[in-house]
Amino acid sequence: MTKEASSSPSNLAQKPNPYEPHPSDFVSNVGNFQLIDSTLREGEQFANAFFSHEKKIEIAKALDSFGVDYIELTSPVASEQSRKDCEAICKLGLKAKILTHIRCHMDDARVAVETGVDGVDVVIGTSKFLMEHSHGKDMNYIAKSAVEVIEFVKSKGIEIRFSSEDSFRSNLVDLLNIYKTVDKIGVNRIGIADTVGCANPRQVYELVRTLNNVVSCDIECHFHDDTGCAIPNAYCALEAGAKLIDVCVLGIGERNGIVPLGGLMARMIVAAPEYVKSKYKLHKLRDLELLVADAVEVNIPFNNPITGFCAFTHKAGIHAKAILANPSTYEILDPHDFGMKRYIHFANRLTGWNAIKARVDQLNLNLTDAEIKEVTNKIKEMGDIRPLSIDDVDSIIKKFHADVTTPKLKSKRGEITLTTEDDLDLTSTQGPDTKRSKH
Ligand SMILES: CC(=O)SCCNC(=O)CCNC(=O)[C@H](O)C(C)(C)COP(=O)(O)OP(=O)(O)OC[C@H]1O[C@@H](n2cnc3c(N)ncnc32)[C@H](O)[C@@H]1OP(=O)(O)O
Ligand SMILES: O=C(O)CCC(=O)C(=O)O
Ligand SMILES: [Zn+2]
Repeated sequence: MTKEASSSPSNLAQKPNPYEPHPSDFVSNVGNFQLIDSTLREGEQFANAFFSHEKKIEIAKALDSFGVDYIELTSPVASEQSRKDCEAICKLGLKAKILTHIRCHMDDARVAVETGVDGVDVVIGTSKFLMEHSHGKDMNYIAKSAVEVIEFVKSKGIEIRFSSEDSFRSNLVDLLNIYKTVDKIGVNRIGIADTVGCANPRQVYELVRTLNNVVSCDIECHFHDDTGCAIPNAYCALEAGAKLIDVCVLGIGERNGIVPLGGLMARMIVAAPEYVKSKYKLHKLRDLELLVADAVEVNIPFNNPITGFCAFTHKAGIHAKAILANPSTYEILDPHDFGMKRYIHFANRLTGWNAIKARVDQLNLNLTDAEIKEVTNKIKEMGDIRPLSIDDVDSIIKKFHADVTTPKLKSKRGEITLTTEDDLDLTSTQGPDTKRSKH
């Protein structure tokens, strides 16, 4: 085969894709997962969080209309108001199932089952750190109290999940024993929790694959983001056969939080587009994030997947040219799937004549390609001196146009939206949400 033939696009297209699903992926739940949103439990443990009763109701309704499968609420024993909030949310008649999260203790379980929840998430630490310094109980005690709590909750006809806290620093034999025990007595789910965010994707894959061979119930996973692995860990867990992932809006939670709902949606829409698009109301994501961001007094980070202000803004000339020809060249996510728009940032010295031509068209001006290249050079010269605004670029174009030609109206507009001042909160940059971080 000649070098030319082996590298031609048509030839490449016929080659098998090495990243395609592998036969060993039969356990994968990547295209069949569920979300447990814990914004109103783990999220309440975020340093800045205080949710009033009304705000909790508003957030619960918004989560439900986004389409999460479960909503997990703070333990009703945390405070009197927490119990009332839990009872009120249970009465809303939401489509999502309502869970509350308790310690592995009958005192907590007795209160939880009276709240009207659809399910109870029970947790107890199994690492030596937590067994020694948190609750002080050994594995025999844990197994005994787990069985008592599980059987009690089940007797009330309510879903029950048993989880080991700090699973990735727990002894594997201890984990297998306790999970086998609770599976045998009929828990709906077992949970594993990377409580301190120490796990990496390979460890997650191996633990979930192992557990999947040991229990018959569903596996839920909870990943903290201390070392930046929360989303990759969640994805690997699903590949290994976990069914449910705990998420919070914007990832808020204890310390720097857990798997963010939006970030996981970005990952999953690439892996299972039809499933994700048909199941979740993705265009509601931004409003949901704004609701929670406002409630906990933070702004959406600039680099947030999907909703970060520049998540769909293309700047360099090489990128802009290709995006104008076909957005898939530099976009793995389609902003329209999330009710968002894409932007071309053309007011800078990295721009190219193709982006400027698109702007010239948008301004209904008529210049030849040679003229557009000339005006592009003028824009770059100015961009070498200082940051440019859209007004700066438009003025350069309009002056150049006036100098070289009589304007002829041109009605055709490209499908791509070039940013205008109207689209922006700030003039110095381009994107849909340019609020500066308060923290
Ligand atoms: C990793 C996680 O995020 S787990 C979920 C964390 N969520 C919460 O903590 C909910 C909010 N918490 C609270 O409101 C309070 O901590 C309460 C009401 C649960 C308990 O309050 P207090 O009785 O005052 O105890 P305190 O918070 O100081 O200590 C925790 C107690 O729970 C016990 N405990 C901790 N984890 C567990 C567990 N999983 N199962 C059973 N008991 C546990 C500890 O031994 C300790 O009891 P002790 O000091 O009476 O021996
Ligand atoms: O209940 C669980 O599975 C997780 C509890 C928790 O928040 C954690 O361990 O970080
Ligand atoms: Zn947690």
